[in-house]
Amino acid sequence: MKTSGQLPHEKQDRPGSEAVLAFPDETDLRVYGPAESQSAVFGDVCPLLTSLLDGYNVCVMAYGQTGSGKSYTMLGPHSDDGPVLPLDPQSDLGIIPRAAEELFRLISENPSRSPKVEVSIVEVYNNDIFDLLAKDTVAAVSGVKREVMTAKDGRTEVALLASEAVGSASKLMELVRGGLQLRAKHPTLVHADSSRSHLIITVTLTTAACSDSTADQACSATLPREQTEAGRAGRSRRTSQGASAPQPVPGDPAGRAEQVQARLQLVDLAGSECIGVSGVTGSALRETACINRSLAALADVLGALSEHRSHIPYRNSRLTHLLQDCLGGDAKLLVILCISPSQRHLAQTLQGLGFGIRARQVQRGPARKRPPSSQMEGKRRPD
Ligand SMILES: Nc1ncnc2c1ncn2[C@@H]1O[C@H](COP(=O)(O)OP(=O)(O)OP(=O)(O)O)[C@@H](O)[C@H]1O
Repeated sequence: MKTSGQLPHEKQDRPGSEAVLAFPDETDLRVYGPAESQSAVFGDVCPLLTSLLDGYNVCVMAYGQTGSGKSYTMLGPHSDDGPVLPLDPQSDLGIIPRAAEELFRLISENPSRSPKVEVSIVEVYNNDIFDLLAKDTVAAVSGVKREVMTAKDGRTEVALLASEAVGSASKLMELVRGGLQLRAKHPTLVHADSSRSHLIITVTLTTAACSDSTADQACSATLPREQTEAGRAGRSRRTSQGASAPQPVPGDPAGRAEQVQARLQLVDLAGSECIGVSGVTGSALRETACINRSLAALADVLGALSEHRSHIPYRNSRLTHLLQDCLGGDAKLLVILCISPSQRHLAQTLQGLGFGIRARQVQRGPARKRPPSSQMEGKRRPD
């Protein structure tokens, strides 16, 4: 597992002040100091985008106590207004907008592949999954509740999840901004703008592959250029019915085109918090309990994986069930640990470091490229 984490800046008056640790591989531990820029942090994420285009699943996840800088790291300052592209080189924008720009830059470098890029956004709030791209009257205020499904081949999917095709980084970030406006927030004594849900942005790349090729020989021969452009540029909405594998690429006369799908998951977890310190009551107290429980479930999964237990308790929480493929599967996973500098948060700091140690102890097999979809078709079943 690739792991990284953040430690605090020394400026005690700023709740999210931080420094960052990064573990680009099993043996390499890097610490980013307080003065380190967002672009330096992104430097360790960037190679994963090349892997994504090579057909690997990738997950980047920020973990840490409330107010420690997860959203800042993933999105940037004032994440509610939404990061705006194009990036100023000196900008404080976080991993997600940078990844969006880098992804489309890499795609433009190799137009022969022209993957279709689709985005879906969910939050896990009070142990329920909400689709933040669904468009109906309920979604206008909070997103639509969804369920996790497991495909016959074992992959985890969210049933009926809305996704949108995007043709540029700015379109992708427009969707992210819309999703952020629906994300649950609540002020606490520790953080006035605390996120009360886990945010998971999934970017799916679909590339046509030659029928006799393996995933690493993906090519666009079966995907007419004009269709690729239309698919990428259009904001056509597609809803996964939770019961079908990726459809053959239209335009293949035999209808047998194979597809290589690779998923990028960008996860801004809700912050762990000590109820006594954050001072929450009422509904916020329930939120805190759910957040802490799901983060404990995440730590349990990592513990079970690191001990090679026969049963991994993915289904103890919707968060871990949803992230099952990237936690225990063949994805490349980068965990960023954000830690507060303040002495009064020492207990949470130790707990966060414990999480990081657990994450590092997980022995994962080498990440594998995704095989073409025609080898993965199967009816999905609800859990
Ligand atoms: N490196 C940084 N430099 C400047 N400001 C920062 C930095 N990290 C965080 N902040 C600021 O600190 C505050 C808290 O950060 P952020 O919202 O990212 O915390 P969080 O961990 O996502 O909290 P929660 O889990 O409660 O949502 C924000 O105002 C943010 O802009």
